[in-house]
Amino acid sequence: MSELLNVSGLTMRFGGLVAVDGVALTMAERQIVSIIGPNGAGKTTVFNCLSGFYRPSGGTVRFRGQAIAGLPGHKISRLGMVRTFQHVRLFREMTVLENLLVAQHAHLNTNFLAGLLKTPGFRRAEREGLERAHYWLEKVNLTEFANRAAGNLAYGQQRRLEIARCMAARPALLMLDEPAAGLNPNETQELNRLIQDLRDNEGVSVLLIEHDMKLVMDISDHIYVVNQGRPLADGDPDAVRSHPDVINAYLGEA
Ligand SMILES: Nc1ncnc2c1ncn2[C@@H]1O[C@H](COP(=O)(O)OP(=O)(O)OP(=O)(O)O)[C@@H](O)[C@H]1O
Repeated sequence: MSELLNVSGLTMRFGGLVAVDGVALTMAERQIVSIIGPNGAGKTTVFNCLSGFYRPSGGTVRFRGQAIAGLPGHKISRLGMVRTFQHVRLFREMTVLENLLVAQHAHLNTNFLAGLLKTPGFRRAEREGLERAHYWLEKVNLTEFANRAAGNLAYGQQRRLEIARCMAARPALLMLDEPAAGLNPNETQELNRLIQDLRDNEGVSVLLIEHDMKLVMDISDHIYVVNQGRPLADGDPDAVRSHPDVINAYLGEA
C-alpha cells in the first residue's frame, strides 16, 4: 500500500503548554485511521496542525511525499486534504446545493476570464461541478433537501452535508473531527456505513477523531492513542482495546 500521510515528531506549544508532544502517525491510501484519547489529549490540535490551521512548533508532515507543515490551510486542502470541524460550519443561508457548489470552487480548473466569457471549458467545469454535487447529495440522502437553506436542516443532516461538501472537493484524505457527536444511534450507524463506503468505493482515506468507541472499533484499520499530548499506543482495534496503558488512561479519566 502506498503511503499517503507521514507525520513525525509533531509538536505544538501554546506558551508554556505543550498541547502536542512528539506525535507520529502514518496512513496509507484507502485506510480508516482513528486518533483517540481522553478529553484535552491534543487530538484537535493535531488536526489543526495537519490541516494548516496552526503552524506546528516542530515536526514534519508529509502528504504524498510533499512536506506540508506550515503551509496555509487553503493550499493543504488544494493538495487533497480536507477536514470537518467539531462544530458544524456550513453556509447556513445558502441552499444545500449551493454549499456543495461553493466547496468545489477553489478546485475548479477555471479562471475569471473563462467565467466572464463562458468558454466551453468553463461550461464543462460548471456542468461537472453540478453533477458531482448531485452525486454527493444522493450519497448522503439529502437530494430532497437540495433547495433548502442549510441552516434549516436537522442537526444530523447538517453533519452529513459537511461530509458531502468535503467530498465534493475530491480529497484523497478526509479528516473528520468527532463526526458522531450529537448523532442518534441510527444516524451513527448510517455514518459508520458512509465512512466505510468512502474508503471501499470512493478510494479516499479517512482520519478520524472520535469518542464513540463502538464506531472507532468497528471501522478503523489502525488506531493511534494520545494522552496529554504524547503518543501512548497504536495498533489495530483489538491490540488497542486490550493495551494496559490505554485501559489505564481511560479508567484514569473516569
Ligand atoms: N489555541 C489554543 N491556545 C491555548 N491552548 C490551547 C489551544 N488549543 C488547544 N489548547 C490546549 O491544548 C490542549 C489540547 O486540546 P485539544 O482541543 O487538542 O484536545 P482534544 O484531545 O481535542 O480534546 P477533546 O476530546 O475534549 O476535544 C488542551 O489543554 C487545550 O486547552
